[in-house]
Amino acid sequence: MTRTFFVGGNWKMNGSKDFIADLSKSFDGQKTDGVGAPFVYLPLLAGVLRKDWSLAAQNCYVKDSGAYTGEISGQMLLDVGTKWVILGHSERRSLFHESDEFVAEKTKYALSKGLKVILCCGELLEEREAGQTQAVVDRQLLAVVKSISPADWKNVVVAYEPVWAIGTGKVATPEQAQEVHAAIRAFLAKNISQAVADETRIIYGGSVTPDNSPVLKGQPDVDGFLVGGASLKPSFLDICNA
Ligand SMILES: O=C(CO)COP(=O)(O)O
Repeated sequence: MTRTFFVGGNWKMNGSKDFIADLSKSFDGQKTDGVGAPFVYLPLLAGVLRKDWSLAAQNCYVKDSGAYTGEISGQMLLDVGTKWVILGHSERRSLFHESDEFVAEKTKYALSKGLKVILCCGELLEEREAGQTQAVVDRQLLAVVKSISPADWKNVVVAYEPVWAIGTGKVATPEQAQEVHAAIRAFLAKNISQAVADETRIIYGGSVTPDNSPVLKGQPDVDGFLVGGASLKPSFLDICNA
């Protein structure tokens, strides 16, 4: 069983045409797995990045087209060359009130279109302090387990992103990350199969930097990173190449 290390970037609501022009110069000739840019910049990025780079969107809706003002479909993402979509990010869960069930519905839809999904999960600080970390993560994942087939999991990467570590500079310790990643893998084994548990990549997100990525990478169940703020800097490549 080998899991290929996966490093994705999540630009969130950042970037501009000038930024992309500058970044593409510093990324020239280098490779990473996924760049998660705002919708409007995906076609532009598709034109400037290396062909073996994958584009990721940060959300999608659950219909191909229709009267859903302001929404973007998985079909449209494919149309502009997007391969991945980040779903269930904590900012979408908290700011835009996305329920576990809605995230599961989006995951099912995106996979049915042929998109690959970076499925985010993670607990709030108060949930961790109340000893509820695993219960929260299990609840978030269980909704998806119920919605998609065991075979679908080959197109899912699970991103464990403790909310208290996102954008705060307070990265999880390698032991904290490993503990939750191992528990997620055990959850997948129990609720789907040992094969899915062995093959699914579980990546960590939350204040990852070039400095802390090597030690996190050393944990046996950390299969990559989803990088926010640091993915907006040329040194993102140091995380990709670590
Ligand atoms: O939310 C994240 C990635 O999806 C993590 O963000 P930061 O790396 O900025 O903490």
